[in-house]
Amino acid sequence: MSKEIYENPDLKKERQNCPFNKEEITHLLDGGKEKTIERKQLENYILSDEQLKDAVPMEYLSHADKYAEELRKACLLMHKLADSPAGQVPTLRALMGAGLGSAVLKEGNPLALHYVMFIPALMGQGTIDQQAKWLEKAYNLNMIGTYAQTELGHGTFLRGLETRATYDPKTQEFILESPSLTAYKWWPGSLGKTANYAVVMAQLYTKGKCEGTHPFMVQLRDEETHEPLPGIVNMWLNPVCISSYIHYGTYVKPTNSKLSYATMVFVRVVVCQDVTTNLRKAVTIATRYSCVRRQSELKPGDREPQVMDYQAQQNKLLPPLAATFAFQLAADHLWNLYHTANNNIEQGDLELLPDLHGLSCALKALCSSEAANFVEVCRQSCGGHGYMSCSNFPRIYGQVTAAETYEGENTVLWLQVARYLVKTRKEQSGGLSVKYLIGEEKGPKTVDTTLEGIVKLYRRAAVGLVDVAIAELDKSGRKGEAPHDAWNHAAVYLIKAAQAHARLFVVESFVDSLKEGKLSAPVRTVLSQLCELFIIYWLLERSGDFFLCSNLTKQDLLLLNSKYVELLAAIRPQAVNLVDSFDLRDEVLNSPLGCWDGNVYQRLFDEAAKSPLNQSNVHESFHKYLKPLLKSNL
Ligand SMILES: CCCCCCCC/C=C\CCCCCCCCCCCCCCCC(=O)SCCNC(=O)CCNC(=O)[C@H](O)C(C)(C)COP(=O)(O)OP(=O)(O)OC[C@H]1O[C@@H](n2cnc3c(N)ncnc32)[C@H](O)[C@@H]1OP(=O)(O)O
Ligand SMILES: Cc1cc2nc3c(=O)[nH]c(=O)nc-3n(C[C@H](O)[C@H](O)[C@H](O)COP(=O)(O)OP(=O)(O)OC[C@H]3O[C@@H](n4cnc5c(N)ncnc54)[C@H](O)[C@@H]3O)c2cc1C
Repeated sequence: MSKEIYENPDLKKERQNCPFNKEEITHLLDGGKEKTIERKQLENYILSDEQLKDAVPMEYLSHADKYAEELRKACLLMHKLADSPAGQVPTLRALMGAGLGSAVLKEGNPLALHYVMFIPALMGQGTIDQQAKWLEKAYNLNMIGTYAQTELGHGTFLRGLETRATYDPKTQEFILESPSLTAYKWWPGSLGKTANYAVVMAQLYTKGKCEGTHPFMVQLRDEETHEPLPGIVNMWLNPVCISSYIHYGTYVKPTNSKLSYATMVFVRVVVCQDVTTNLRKAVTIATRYSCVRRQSELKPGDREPQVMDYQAQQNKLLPPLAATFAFQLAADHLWNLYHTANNNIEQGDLELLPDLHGLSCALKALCSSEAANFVEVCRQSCGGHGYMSCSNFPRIYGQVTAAETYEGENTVLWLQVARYLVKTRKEQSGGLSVKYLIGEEKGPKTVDTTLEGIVKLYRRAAVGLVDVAIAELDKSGRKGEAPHDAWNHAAVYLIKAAQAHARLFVVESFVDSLKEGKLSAPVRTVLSQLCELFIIYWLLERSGDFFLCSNLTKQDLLLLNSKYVELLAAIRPQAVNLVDSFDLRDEVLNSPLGCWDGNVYQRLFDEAAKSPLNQSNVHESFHKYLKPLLKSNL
């Protein structure tokens, strides 16, 4: 007789009478029905492989054993790549970052940097000959690379990097050296034990002149023995300059020095999708758990309610649920801009580069910081069980907060956005993503709290805060302050303007996607409710920006707050159906709190039983330490 599949009765009830087609949302998020089929095929192909399962939970292994186990599985995954039903690149993309890959490589992918930065650096900055020499070797995993830019002393300020590459015209070689302790490359993923090559960012010196930071291909380890090459510690190596600018001993300036930053732009673009995937996991875990967990008393004498029925819990979980759609749609827009800009750059047209740089900085900083805050709220919403390692919240949070720092520390990126906005506003130039800076909202600043009216408020805040920042800069200028001091003294306003710009882009992406999307009426209804909830939520959170830049009144805020709580109640019945639409398998969620069947307590108990400490009633340390203490009559 077939085994009855357990489903928590509360979750079962949540799933009854779903008013919309969950698969329609799944296809929307995957990029179409075919992509969903491809993803599910790939998930089955990877997750059915017993060799990719952990014999013991990773948290109980030593550091070295964790590394070895992750490397074993990563290498096995690369072998499976070749035979993957979904094709190499879609499989590769699925295996990097927060999605399918993290279901197998829970502590991190030792080969991630090879694909996420090393290969893109060769593709984006190598000459044709260099690509011919290295790309095939890299694709075939005959070399494992990383991207070594950050040093012990510098990560943000690339012009301050100390690693030197001095060109010797006699030998036509570059000599790389780390002149000081702070020049040591620090942080690059895989650099410690895995990679045998690296793209090393170093200051190029030729004829006694420093020509700025450039990428160099450097072999780190012997390809057979994996031993570090002689002198690797002093970095006296025989590197090759990628995208060589040395022609017959003479330095030839690149067409655009900013192209050496291209790899960072690519990663910032993909990080937006990656943190959104992590946020979807956290929201799914917290939402399902909040519909299984019954606690306290809502109505005197009644049964303990599902904690999701508290408005306070809805206020915690429904904005992050809405954010997963907002960030996905914005990340999709950014990905399209990246491709357009990259195709143009390959034809020598760099016009979109400033827009791409501005927007990729803005979205990477916004999505990573908002996702980190929302993941922590999801963790807290699950009480003590959310604090457990097996809940997967600690790992998800660690991954998302890392994204606030790597690939450009968020504050630095906000200031890059502000630099771009001030320049664009002053020159009344700029293309794609700052069109509203040019065609700013004219006419009376009256407020209407319709969706269109709220979007107009976001535009006014985005333009208004740039103007406030510019006024600060001009005021400092009039006081005789040097530009760099004026810039530093306006940083608070500059960052607010940058963040308002990023929020507007996300809001417009969400609203425009609903207008353009071919959606069924029920799906359009629920996504429109999520869209309205999210843009009101953000407005209420940042009301100061809107007071500063529009005629928003206290009455307007009270009206918007009423609308907000009405939307919480309207969306609450569909919370589980919406997270089910993410179609995240239990293995990808990797959390007893978030499993599809809601069998939370049994799974928590089973996880606890796996602990080595629970393999015996009395641990040996009792006899070594505690018993002597108990007998010592202190
Ligand atoms: C088998 C088939 C294989 C196929 C290959 C497939 C490959 C893909 C596979 C999978 C993809 C899917 C991936 C899934 C998701 C994975 C994601 C998760 C994993 C991520 C792992 C990442 C690890 C982290 C790596 C790092 O951290 S690397 C180091 C990063 N470091 C930084 O970002 C440094 C940050 N600092 C800065 O950016 C600097 O401040 C600065 C801005 C560069 C320089 O400051 P400086 O003061 O010198 O400059 P400014 O004066 O401020 O500006 C000068 C002008 O330059 C312009 N500018 C600056 N930066 C850029 C840029 N990046 N692009 C363009 N323009 C730039 C600036 O605007 C100024 O211009 P101006 O006109 O105003 O003068
Ligand atoms: C998990 C992880 C993985 C990483 N992987 C890699 C990798 O593979 N390869 C690689 O090369 N690097 C890697 N990094 C390094 C990463 O790129 C740097 O940490 C990042 O660029 C920040 O630089 P920093 O550490 O020097 O911080 P700092 O720039 O020293 O930041 C310290 C503080 O100074 C502030 N600050 C700095 N400059 C300014 C400014 N101009 N104006 C205002 N405030 C400023 C910052 O906002 C921050 O608050 C990784 C980092 C992490 C956390």
